[in-house]
Amino acid sequence: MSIEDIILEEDVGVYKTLLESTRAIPWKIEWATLRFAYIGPQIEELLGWSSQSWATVQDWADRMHPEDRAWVFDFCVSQSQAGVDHEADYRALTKNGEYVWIRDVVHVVRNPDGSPNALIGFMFDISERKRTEEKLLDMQRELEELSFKDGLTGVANRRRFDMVMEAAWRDARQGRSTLSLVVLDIDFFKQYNDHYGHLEGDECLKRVASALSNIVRNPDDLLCRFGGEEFVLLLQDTDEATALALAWRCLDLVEKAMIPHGGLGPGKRVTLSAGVHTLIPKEGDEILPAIAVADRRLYLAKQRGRARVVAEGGN
Ligand SMILES: Nc1nc2c(ncn2[C@@H]2O[C@H](COP(=O)(O)OP(=O)(O)OP(=O)(O)O)[C@@H](O)[C@H]2O)c(=O)[nH]1
Repeated sequence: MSIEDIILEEDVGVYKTLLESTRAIPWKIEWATLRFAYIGPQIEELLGWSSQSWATVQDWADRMHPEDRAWVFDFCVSQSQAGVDHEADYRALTKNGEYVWIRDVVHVVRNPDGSPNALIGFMFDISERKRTEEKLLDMQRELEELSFKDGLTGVANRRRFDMVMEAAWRDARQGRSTLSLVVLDIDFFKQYNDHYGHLEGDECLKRVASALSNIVRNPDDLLCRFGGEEFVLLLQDTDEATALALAWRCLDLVEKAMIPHGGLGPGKRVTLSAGVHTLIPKEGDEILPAIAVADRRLYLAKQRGRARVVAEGGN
């Protein structure tokens, strides 16, 4: 017994009722004329256009978001010509001018010679799914951003520094351009914590980071919290004289923030010390030793009395 024997003439009405009571919207297009032979009446509830108003594939294309129209149309036509079942997600225009995300699932009915005879399919309203997907993407972007930020101060963290530094290092080596590193460290921060407590210490770190944020000149500059009470300023395409001036400006910005340091006595303020290293990376040079050079200069600045900058030659 074949399927045709089972589906009796009177069952057609039953199938029609079933098709028209699903949330998915059934449709059929004759390939020879590119006209709709049928579209479920549910389309009116979803988009506002009556089923009678869907005459040709042009109506379908016209009621698509302009950004989706060309690729969806070309994709569906080429897949149909090749006799391949396919699906496409696009924004369909509603009668009141809004857009609804649709997933159109298309089956190609073929002639015995393989050429397309008709297209039949279902349109699904996937707006809710798209909204969820967009929310997830937003959350993913937010998480990614957070993973590159220092949780306390909001400036870039070590992870971000490592990533940007590697790219900057490569660019500087290839382009033979100068790269400067400024390592900055809060003076007598242990006394600060001892005097005010760790929580106030955290507040101080935030204020220092906020003052330092004003130093960034362009997207190629990166200020990061390197760890503890140490910050690093990465300056691409920047010579030593400029880096030295910027390092002094960092110290100045923090002094101007006037953060009291009671641990050092009345009227004392939080200060920074800095070490600067400028170089053009050569083949075989490595990043960590370059940071260590800046670190050694920072140590010299501390030894010489703090609240100062040391660059090459000990100046
Ligand atoms: N509140 C707070 N303190 C921190 C944090 N990270 C590191 N520290 C403190 O920073 C202090 C650093 O102390 P030291 O390395 O001795 O340096 P210092 O007291 O600043 O002295 P100099 O650098 O020589 O001027 C330590 O007491 C750490 O506990 C943090 O996230 N929050």
